[in-house]
Amino acid sequence: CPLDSTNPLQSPKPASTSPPQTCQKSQLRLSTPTTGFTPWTHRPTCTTVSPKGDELCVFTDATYFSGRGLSIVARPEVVDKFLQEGIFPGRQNRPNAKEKGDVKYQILPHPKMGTGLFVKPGKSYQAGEVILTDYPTLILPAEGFEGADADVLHEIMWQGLLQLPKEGRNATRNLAKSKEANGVDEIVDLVDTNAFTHEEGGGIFNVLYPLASRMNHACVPNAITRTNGTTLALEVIALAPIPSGAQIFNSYLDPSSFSSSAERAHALRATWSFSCGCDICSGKGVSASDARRREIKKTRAQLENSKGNPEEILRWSKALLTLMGEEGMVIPRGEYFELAAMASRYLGLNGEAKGWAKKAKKHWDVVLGEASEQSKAMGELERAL
Ligand SMILES: C[S@@+](CC[C@H](N)C(=O)[O-])C[C@H]1O[C@@H](n2cnc3c(N)ncnc32)[C@H](O)[C@@H]1O
Repeated sequence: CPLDSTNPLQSPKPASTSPPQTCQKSQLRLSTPTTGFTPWTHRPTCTTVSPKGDELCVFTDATYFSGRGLSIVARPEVVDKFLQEGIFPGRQNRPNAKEKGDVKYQILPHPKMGTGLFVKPGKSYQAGEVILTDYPTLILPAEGFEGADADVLHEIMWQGLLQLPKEGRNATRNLAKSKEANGVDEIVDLVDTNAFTHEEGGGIFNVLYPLASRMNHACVPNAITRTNGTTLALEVIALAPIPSGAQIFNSYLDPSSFSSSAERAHALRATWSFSCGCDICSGKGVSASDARRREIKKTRAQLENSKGNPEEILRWSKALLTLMGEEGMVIPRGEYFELAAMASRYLGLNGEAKGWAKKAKKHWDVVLGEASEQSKAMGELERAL
């Protein structure tokens, strides 16, 4: 068989020498021969994963990122859409020596977190600065398939991983695993522990990025990630100034949900098998943070009940911005800067509105980038006032 899912170390035979009819267990089969596999370096291999006939195929480009390779496991129609819309990552090359020499981050071991991403001594980042850009090695389906056979799903995901050239395969397999002790299939563990979710071309994907996946979690993160919808490159961006030697963190949880310390502890343990040791999870700040988060939720409900009254909208938006500032939360603030700008403008408070619009623009510049619609709209509003 091309691949034994119970023996992940078994490399797949070249596709052309793996006739599917001789397989006892594997359901992998070659796609219909085409005149070429462009842009793929292997002929796509497909399998039916559910009784309804959902089909997944593996598309590999072994030349991607100067030979590190990329495999995409997806519905063939979704990948066709990628290609038609120019969404395929393309033949990215790795940074050259000069670009590499400029990097200000490093991967270091941490006594409680495995390894993590840190600012090099003597270097720092400003808010909005791109810390690094990473490219995927493996793109896997994140959607569920009704009645799917887990073994069949895992087998095609393994095919994608093992079809990568050695460098990409090792970089991916060396990523952290957090569920080994529970006997979870290694490919599932790699995804659960490291993947970034991305929606594109009508599909939802789990994407593995060998460098960005080294970032540890903080409930009050100092960095954010952004996926480029065309190249599928992932950028890590500083949310605030990050000083020399500091660790760079993103949040694994939705920062806009303002979950309590107990809810966060449960989610982090269930998916990533760790207990967060930060001040607002188990340190001296827990009770103050939990109280503030309850207040934030209450204030958001009051804002939702404002029924379009601009005075109420301004009042509750300002209250939320103060509470979020006290909590150290940057990411969810954008919409409240915007609401404060609109409401004060409506009330004829043009000077105040201009100040909020400026803050909103600065916020979106950092979080979504200067080219984002939100940043442009707030820039226009600021100029108009
Ligand atoms: C995406 S990986 C992050 C990189 C990982 N530390 C490594 O060595 O490659 C996620 C895993 O890192 C560890 N981790 C992340 N954030 C942590 C934190 N705040 N405290 C403790 N462990 C953490 C957990 O083991 C988690 O399952």
